Amino acid sequence: MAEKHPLDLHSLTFTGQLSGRCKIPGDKSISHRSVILGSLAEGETRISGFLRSEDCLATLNIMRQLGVNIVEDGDDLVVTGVGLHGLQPPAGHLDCGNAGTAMRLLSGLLAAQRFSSTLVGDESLSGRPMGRVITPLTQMGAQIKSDEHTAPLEFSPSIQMKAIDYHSPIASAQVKSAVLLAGLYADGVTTVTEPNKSRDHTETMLKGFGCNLQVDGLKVSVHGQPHLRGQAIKVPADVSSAAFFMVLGLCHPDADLLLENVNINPTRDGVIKILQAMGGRLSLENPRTEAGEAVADVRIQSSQLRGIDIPEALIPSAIDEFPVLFIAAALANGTTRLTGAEELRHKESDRITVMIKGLQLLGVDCKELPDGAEITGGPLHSGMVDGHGDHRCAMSFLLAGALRPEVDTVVRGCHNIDTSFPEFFTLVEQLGMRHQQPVPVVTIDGPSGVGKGTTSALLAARLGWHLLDSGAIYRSLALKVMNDDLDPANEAQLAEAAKALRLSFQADGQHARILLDGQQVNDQLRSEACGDMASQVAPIAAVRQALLQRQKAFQQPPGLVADGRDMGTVVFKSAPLKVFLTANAEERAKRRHKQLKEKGVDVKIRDLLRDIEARDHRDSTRKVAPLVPAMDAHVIDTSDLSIEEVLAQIMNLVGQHVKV
Ligand SMILES: O=C(O)C1=C[C@@H](OP(=O)(O)O)[C@@H](O)[C@H](O)C1
Ligand SMILES: C=C(OP(=O)(O)O)C(=O)O
Repeated sequence: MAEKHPLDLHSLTFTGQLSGRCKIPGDKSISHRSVILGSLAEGETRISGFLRSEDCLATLNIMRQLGVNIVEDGDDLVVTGVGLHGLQPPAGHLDCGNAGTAMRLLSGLLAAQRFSSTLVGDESLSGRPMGRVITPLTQMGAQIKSDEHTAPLEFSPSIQMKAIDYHSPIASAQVKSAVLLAGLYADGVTTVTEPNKSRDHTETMLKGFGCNLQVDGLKVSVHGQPHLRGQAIKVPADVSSAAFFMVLGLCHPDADLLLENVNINPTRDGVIKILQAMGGRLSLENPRTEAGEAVADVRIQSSQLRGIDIPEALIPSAIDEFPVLFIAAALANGTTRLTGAEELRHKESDRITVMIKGLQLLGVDCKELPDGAEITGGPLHSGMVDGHGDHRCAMSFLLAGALRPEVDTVVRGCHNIDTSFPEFFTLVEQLGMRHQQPVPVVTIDGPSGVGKGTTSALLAARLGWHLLDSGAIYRSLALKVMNDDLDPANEAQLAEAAKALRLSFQADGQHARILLDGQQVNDQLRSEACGDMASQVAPIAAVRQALLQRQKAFQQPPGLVADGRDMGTVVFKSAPLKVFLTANAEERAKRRHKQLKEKGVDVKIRDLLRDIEARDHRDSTRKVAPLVPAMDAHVIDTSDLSIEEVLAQIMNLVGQHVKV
């Protein structure tokens, strides 16, 4: 599968009321299974409501590569089954993309075929543990080659699968399903017992296809060599996708939402129980059974959620919903505690680390536990969080941003949302949310004399991006104050002047021509007097506020390099890359001395050093926007580096964080 762009910045904002009915797309787990079992059946299987997400399409394509005819008929899929022994050797590798379910379920199937095959996946999937299926399948006689129990997985032709009685150390529907699928090819009865009940869609569907299968509590037994008969399958709405809208509705101040036809299978309804225990007004209307699966319409009304200790028994039935439950916890009153959920570290990302890091960045009081997390609800801060290419983490952070319109939340790493929920952005827009893809910003902050200005100008030129020299904006105001003889102590007058400032920047090679009231003022802005005045007017809160929107307006495609002192901490809090340059005061005094000497100005280094130290103290201790690195800034000490060396380090960071 082609590598997708990992930056992929998105944000959602929402201020309106939330009401109406919402059609959530089909269940991912049931969709995977419907094409696999339909392929192994005799006759035709018609699937309605199949989830056309990248994960399920990967499974569908693999079944086609194995010789199965699958066609679209309107919204339905029609699978012409080839029978248990009718699959054909594939021409090339079989690509599962990001889908753990595809890889683990198909391992059970391919381990039992009389031809060889290889399953591959994307970077995330290639790091996920496959030993959990390799172990039982090997006991059944499969020969699987892999490097450290991770993908690619190479299957040798099978001679004959042996029925086994397998006690799985983890509650995993993927493991259980892999063994049951391989068990279809064994002579005799294959049994899987799990420590806790995981989702049971494979069992339900196998029975529907006419397989002889018994469930006895945590034990499932399948009789090998069945004749599966093609079925009509109606895929209900995915409760895992519905979970995002449950949390959205509950945490929204004015919501009454109906999610239609949601799968509420008792092995999947943990999220509903947990949210109800947190005080969520969430009710099930019109409960019914369709194609062996329990479904209902789920009504969600605004609620004040409270923190709880999540019962460990509910973990398997809510395993994919913890990213969004973490958001619910961050918006609830009090503390939520989750333990016994180490499995979350083995999903598309380490979901404990990714979610807790992101929440911490948004200012939430929370911490990781080895097997869970502790989260105390409270206000959110602005920031850019990383979904790390995990669809569920990315969607969860986006909704947190939508629920807190007063802060600016940008989420990167959203490129895998289509693996489970391609309609996500369309649906949230239908509900009235504003979806934006913000222009990337690199902020370069630091005190004077660290090489900020030159570095930023060179970086903007190299990237072909816009440049904001925010210092020049403050200096221009200072110049205006001096030219028009304004009173630097009259804050209201200064704020008015800041708002009315007639300032423009014109590109001129690597630099910009700065025009104030139509006159080029670059040289005047660099004078010591102007610098001193700038440092007097810049700390005034009303001035900073008046200039804020003006600076934000520089964020234009294809990107912006913003040079200043509070670019990463105040103006562009959600920038994907924040750099803070430092250098020791002696070095900065030396650099300034050299600059002034070149201009024919004779000053003593000692005096410059004293001024620099005084200014550093003033800047870093002032109440409004003090000069400090943002929490997520990359600090580079430029004392012993040339401009080229600094630029090389920043370009490297751009490569990692912005233009990957
Ligand atoms: O069987 C399935 O369809 C799934 C089982 C779960 O994984 P585990 O079996 O690893 O718990 C779940 O996380 C995954 O999204 C889908
Ligand atoms: C874990 C998930 O899927 P998979 O294991 O199929 O990649 C998921 O969708 O949350």
